[in-house]
Amino acid sequence: MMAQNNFQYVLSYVGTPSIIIIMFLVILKYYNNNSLYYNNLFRMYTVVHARMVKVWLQVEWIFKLTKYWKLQEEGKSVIHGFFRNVIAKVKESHVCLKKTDSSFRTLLEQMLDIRDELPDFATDEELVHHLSTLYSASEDTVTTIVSFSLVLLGMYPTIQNKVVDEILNIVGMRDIEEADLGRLEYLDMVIKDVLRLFPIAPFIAREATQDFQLDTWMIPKGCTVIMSIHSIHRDNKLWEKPNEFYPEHFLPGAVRGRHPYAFLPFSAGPRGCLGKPYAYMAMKIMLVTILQHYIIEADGKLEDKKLKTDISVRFKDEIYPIRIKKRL
Ligand code: HEM
Repeated sequence: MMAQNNFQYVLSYVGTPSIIIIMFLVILKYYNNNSLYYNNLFRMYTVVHARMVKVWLQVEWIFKLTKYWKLQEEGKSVIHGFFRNVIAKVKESHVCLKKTDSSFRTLLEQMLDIRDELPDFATDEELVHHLSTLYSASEDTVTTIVSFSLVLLGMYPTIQNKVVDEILNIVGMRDIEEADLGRLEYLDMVIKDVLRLFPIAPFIAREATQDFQLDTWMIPKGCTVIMSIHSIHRDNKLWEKPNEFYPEHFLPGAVRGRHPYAFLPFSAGPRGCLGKPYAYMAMKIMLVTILQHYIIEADGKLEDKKLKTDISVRFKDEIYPIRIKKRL
């Protein structure tokens, strides 16, 4: 039921009438200087990244003397303020929404439903934090991977034609349905190779809970270990064509022959990505709906595109230019 709700939600978001808006969002997201919320999200990314790489910023009183503290406080006030307003508005109509018995309920409405039954579930302030986390973790990740995918499909028309053939065979020109998702095998391989080339979290950190031996290294309890997912994804011992866009890396035979942790775009284990199934679903719905209607073209070659990483990975120039033509 939840999955169906999510599916309907994403589909209504990306449905044919709004396709132009989505294209606009995907292409222009990095030119967007007007969104207060968006700019503040990026400010927060800058702060998190600075605190990861500049160790002295982990000392609270030093951090508070720097421009990063100011950035953090300004960003927090806008983002949290935004969600405080959303919660206040939704709470006003919440009871009435519940009575409509609609199968379509947003995440916030569902959290408020839980709180009706379990008053200790979360305070308003905790809901603000949950929503801020979910929004920051979901919006930029999914749209960045869709942007990367469109640029790559534009650069590799043969791969694009193959995906489009699959989409037209399985979905045709109707709206995509939930049952189609698992049947779009080549599209799945394409998205996975984009995630391999551009893991949105290029490295993750974990604290060792006990001493352990890693090859010749003794890692002591309490030590922070940073793993480069980007390097694992480009390791020529693991991947046939590590620096090329090659969806065949994800043919079933190739996957079977590889270490299960060779591909970690969503991390793994208990703190792996909470939104992984939702993310795949959203990316597939967006790409199918765009490709049903438009031919994508992009200039240049993958190897000429320089990358930069902060807590995320992006094209260095932060531009994802494509041309779109109506598919006749
Ligand atoms: C292409 C899309 C996405 C990618 C590549 C991605 C990747 C990741 C990665 C690598 C982590 C783990 C970070 C770490 O171990 O330190 C993570 C955590 C998380 N992700 Fe995603 N994510 C995506 C989309 C989403 C979406 C759509 C949502 C929510 C609907 C989401 C919610 C979260 C949350 C809440 C966490 C923190 C989990 C925890 O700490 O327990 N993500 N994501």
